[in-house]
Amino acid sequence: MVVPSPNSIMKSCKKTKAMEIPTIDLSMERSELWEVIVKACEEYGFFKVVNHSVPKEVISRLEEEGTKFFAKPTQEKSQAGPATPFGYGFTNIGPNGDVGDLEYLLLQVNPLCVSNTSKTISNDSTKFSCVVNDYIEAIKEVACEIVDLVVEGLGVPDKFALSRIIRDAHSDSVLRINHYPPLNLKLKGNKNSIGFGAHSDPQILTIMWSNNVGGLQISTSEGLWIPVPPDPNHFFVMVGDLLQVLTNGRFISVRHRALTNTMKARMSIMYFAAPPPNWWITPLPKMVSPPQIPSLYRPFTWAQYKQAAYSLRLGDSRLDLFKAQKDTHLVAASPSHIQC
Ligand SMILES: C=C1C[C@]23C[C@@]1(O)CC[C@H]2[C@@]12CC[C@H](O)[C@@](C)(C(=O)O1)[C@H]2[C@@H]3C(=O)O
Ligand SMILES: O=C(O)CCC(=O)C(=O)O
Ligand SMILES: [Fe+2]
Repeated sequence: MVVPSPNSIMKSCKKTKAMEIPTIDLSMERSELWEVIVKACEEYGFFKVVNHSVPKEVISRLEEEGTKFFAKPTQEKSQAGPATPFGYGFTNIGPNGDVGDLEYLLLQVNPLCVSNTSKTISNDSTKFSCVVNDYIEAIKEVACEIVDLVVEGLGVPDKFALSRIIRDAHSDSVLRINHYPPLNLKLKGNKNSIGFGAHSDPQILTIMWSNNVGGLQISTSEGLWIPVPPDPNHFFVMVGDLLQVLTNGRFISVRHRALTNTMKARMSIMYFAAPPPNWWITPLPKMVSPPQIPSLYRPFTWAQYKQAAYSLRLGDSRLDLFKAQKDTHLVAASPSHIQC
C-alpha cells in the first residue's frame, strides 16, 4: 500500500506541482512490499521509507560530526580538500563548472579509505571513522533490503542479483554529506538559489537522509518540480541511472535538485550504492527477451559510465551515450573516446 504523506499538500506555484510522495512501510508483509516498491520505482523513481532498521543514534551521531565539521573556519575545512574526488569540496559541484551553493564531504565507503580521508576531516579521526562506518553499515543494509525487494518484485530468479553487487568488497559506493548554508538574500538578491543543480544520480540507488529543512525537489516526466517535505525520521530512496539500465528502462532514474533555504542551514547525507568499477552493466536477463524486447542499452562498465558522467555537465543526459541504437549517426562515441 502506498500511504499518502501527511505533509503532501503543498502550494502549487509556477512550474512546481503538489504531489503525494509514495511512502513505503518496511514493516509490511514482504509479499505486499515488493509490489508497492516496484510501482513507486516505475512511477516516480523516488519514495520515502518508514520503519527502517537504522537506529536514530547512528544518524544523529553522523549529523553531529557533519555539523561540527562544517562549523569550522574555511581554512581548516580546506585542509580536507580539494575533493578530487574525495574529501571536502565547495561551491562548484562538479569538475565542469556546474554551479551550486553548497559545501560537502565525499567519502568512499571502504573502511580503509574512510580512515585515510578522516585524518584531514576531524581532530578525533578515529571517532569520525567509527561514526561514518556505523552509518555506512546500517544504510547499506537498507539499500540491500530494497534492491532484494525490487528483484523479487520483478520476478528475477537470482534473489540477490543486485544486493550482491552492492555488498561486493570492491563496490564503489560513496557517502556524501551536503551542507547548504542559509542563502544570504542581500548578496544573492534572489529567493530561489540552486544548492545542487538538476541531475539524476549515476549509481544504482541512493538512500538520502536530510535534516528538518526543505529544499529537495524531484522532477516529473513533464518537467514539473515537486517539493519534497523534509522528514529527518525517515529516508528517501532515489532510483539511479544504473538501475534504469538494469531494469531495461522499466524504472526511470529520478531527476532532482536542491534549493537553498533563506533562513536555515540544510544538511543531507546521501549513500550512493554502486558496483565495483569493472562490473559490466547490462539489463537483468529477466528484463530482456530478444527480438521482441531487446536491450535498450549496450553493455558498459561502471568505470566507463562514471567517466562519462564526470566528463559531462550535471544536467546532461548521460544515458543517451549508452543507448543501443542502430542508426550509427545517433550512436555516441564509446566511453574510451570521451574527453575528460
Ligand atoms: C557535476 C558532477 C558532480 C558529480 C559528478 C558530475 O560530473 C556529474 C554527476 C555528479 C554526481 C551526482 C550524484 C553524486 O552526488 C555524485 C557524487 C556522483 O556520483 O555524481 C556527484 C558527482 C560529484 O560531486 O563528484
Ligand atoms: O541535498 C539534497 O537534497 C540532494 C543532494 C544530491 O542530489 C546529491 O548529493 O546527489
Ligand atoms: Fe543527487
